[in-house]
Amino acid sequence: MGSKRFIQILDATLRDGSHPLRHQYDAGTLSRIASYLERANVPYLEVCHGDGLGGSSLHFGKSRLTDEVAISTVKAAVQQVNIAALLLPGVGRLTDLEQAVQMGIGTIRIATLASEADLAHRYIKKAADLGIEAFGFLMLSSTCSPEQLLEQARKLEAFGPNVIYIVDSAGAMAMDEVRTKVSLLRRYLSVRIGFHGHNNLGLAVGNTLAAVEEGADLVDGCLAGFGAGAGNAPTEVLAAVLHKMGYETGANAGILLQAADDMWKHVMPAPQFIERGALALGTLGIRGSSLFTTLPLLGKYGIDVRDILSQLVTKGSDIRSIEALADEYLIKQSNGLPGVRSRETKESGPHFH
Ligand SMILES: C[C@H](O)CC(=O)C(=O)O
Repeated sequence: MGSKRFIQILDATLRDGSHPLRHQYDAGTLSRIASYLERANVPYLEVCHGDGLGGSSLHFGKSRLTDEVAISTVKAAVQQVNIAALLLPGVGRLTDLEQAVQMGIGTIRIATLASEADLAHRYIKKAADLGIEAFGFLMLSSTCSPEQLLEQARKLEAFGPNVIYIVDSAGAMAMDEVRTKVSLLRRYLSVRIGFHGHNNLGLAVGNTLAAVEEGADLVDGCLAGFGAGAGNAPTEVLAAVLHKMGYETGANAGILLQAADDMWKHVMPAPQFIERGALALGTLGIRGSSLFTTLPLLGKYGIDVRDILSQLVTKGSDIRSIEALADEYLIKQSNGLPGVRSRETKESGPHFH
């Protein structure tokens, strides 16, 4: 390995990559992709509903397999790779975390809005009680100034996570912003810094490399880039480019490439690209998973949301609140339907989609 800096890759295909497939992975796919990742020597893989543990619902989209089945299927297929899951406080509960640990996860990523890091506290504490790693995952980091993000990350660091992630949920950050935010956190925090990028502006790989150059040493990818919005940084590309730039990852880019081919040839209906809805979300700073849940549902009611979004992009409007409006609308539609957990019945915490 010599003096090369070591960067770890976390592959989130079996979680974030489930968004474009509307959470319909079958057991065969989970086992096969997990085995590829193990053979490629990726240190972490993440598996659960795209919106985290407990996300399977009418609101976020029902998954084909429960989180418990998905995690135990992956657990049976691998030996070395560390299995992670995501949990959004209020969507997933402490009992979901306990069950996931029983099924075999060794790492939980606690995902809060970047401005609400304090919500992670009891979940990080619970993870410590259960003897597993906990990462803080600051979603929509693009909505905070660098100083606000640092303030939130400092609060989060006090809870004792193993890693703090800057998460570009909306794929809305450009490289300068990534550099400023990662370097600020690197300068003032002792904890490891991670980066999770989305590709709505075509910058997921570039932003990840910028994050690495500023001190991040755990970075996320999804095979063939499949993920929410326009997708994520492709894991196989990240490995190849990091190696070319002189970093060591321990991962085998050739096996990752085979796995990526499998994904787009046999799992996904079509390769993912930056279509106008995703570009609009990136430009406006709106979370990408909306593309696969809320926005199409609004479309069902005759509203061409992508068209509205792209018109707003053309006009240069900033409508960050459209996600909240869409959410209100859907809550009204779904209240009273069996199987739908309304905002009021959830544990305290923010509402995500
Ligand atoms: C629930 C989201 O899909 C989590 C994520 O990957 C992000 O915010 O980005």
